[in-house]
Amino acid sequence: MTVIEIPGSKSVTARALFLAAAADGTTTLLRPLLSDDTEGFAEGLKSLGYEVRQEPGVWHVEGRPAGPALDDADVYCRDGATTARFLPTLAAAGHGTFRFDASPQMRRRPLGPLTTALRRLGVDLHHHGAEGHHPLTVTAQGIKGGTLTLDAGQSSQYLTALLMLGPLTAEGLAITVTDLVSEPYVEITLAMMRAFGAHITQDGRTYTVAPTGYRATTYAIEPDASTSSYFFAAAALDPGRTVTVPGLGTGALQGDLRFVDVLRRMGAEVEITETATTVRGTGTLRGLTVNMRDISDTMPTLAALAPFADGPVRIEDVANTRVKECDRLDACADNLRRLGIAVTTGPDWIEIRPGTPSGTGVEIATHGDHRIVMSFAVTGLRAPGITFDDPGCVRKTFPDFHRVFEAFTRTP
Ligand SMILES: O=C(O)C1=C[C@@H](OP(=O)(O)O)[C@@H](O)[C@H](O)C1
Ligand SMILES: C=C(OP(=O)(O)O)C(=O)O
Repeated sequence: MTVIEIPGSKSVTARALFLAAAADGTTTLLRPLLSDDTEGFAEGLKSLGYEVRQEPGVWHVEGRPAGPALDDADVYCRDGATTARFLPTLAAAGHGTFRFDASPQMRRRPLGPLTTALRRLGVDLHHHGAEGHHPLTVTAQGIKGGTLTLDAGQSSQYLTALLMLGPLTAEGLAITVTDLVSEPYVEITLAMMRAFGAHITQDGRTYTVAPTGYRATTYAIEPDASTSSYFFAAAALDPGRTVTVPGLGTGALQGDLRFVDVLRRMGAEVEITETATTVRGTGTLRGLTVNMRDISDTMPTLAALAPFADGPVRIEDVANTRVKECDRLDACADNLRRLGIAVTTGPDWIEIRPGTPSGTGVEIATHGDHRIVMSFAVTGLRAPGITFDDPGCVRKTFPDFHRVFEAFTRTP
């Protein structure tokens, strides 16, 4: 049995940083994720004048309920969509002029429904290039609150950002969503907001957030469930191999842990206790049709495992994976074809036929997408010779991935 210590959740770390910065008092974050996205988030907070003290395994954040300490600042969001969508929203609750920019990859990714909603709340927000994209300037003078209708069918992060803004408004915020993807990420948001003292009620598709502000706390970050998927998939591929991830149990916040249910349907043995999740490969890997709308960060993991199933694997309802770090449906299809696997795609689906991938001389086109690298590393277990054009892009969420994955594959 292999026990893998997985680094902290990117999504939980990003939310914890936002909530801690907005809270009254000093928050202590235990086991935050050290990666480009989360360090970029912390650096963004510092650019806005927040105090974040980073010690190994513990970060301390001095909360500022009134908003950024500076009234004029430039913030660079790197590749992180949580940073690029959450920080302008946090700044909007303060007072001042805040300029935001992001990497070329993140500039291409949309945030229009969020910035439109912020404008409706009275925020003076200006896009400098394409409408609905970075770079942008927020000129903020506090937010009264009110009611909003939001289309979060492209990204749940729009809703998460506005929900987290709610307690910082003068009169509260009611948000009605007309569409929503990645819904379990909203559950993470609600649970964490409550842990920082917020009051939210939900009536169908309407979320009502009271203007309570946030209370500082001590918050332990759970391991990243999406990162765990590569190790769980590797276990499912290998008869008799057992992988246990401690810290992800029945109380875990992250919906991506449901990836193990997909592996169970395919034939792996899965056990989730209060404190850990274990996957054991059985030698059976069945093809299936699966809707991954809720857990689409694990779509590339399944696509990369799919050739080894005994029948076609069809993944549906994942249109928004086309607006992630790259167009993940096209990237998965292209790379699987490079390995000699038959694949078809549609606007929101991909279907992968069983086959024997040949890795010799094949370079995977990563498009700078960490999940393409980590997913195809799983395929590489059975297709030796695979190389990556940009293996280092794993720094976004798991800088040490290659060392840890290699050590893992060398253990029996
Ligand atoms: O809120 C979050 O932390 C995230 C939400 C999801 O994005 P979408 O809602 O855009 O699908 C997920 O893919 C991303 O990695 C992290
Ligand atoms: C889509 C992802 O990241 P984000 O949207 O937070 O940049 C991801 O980590 O797979």
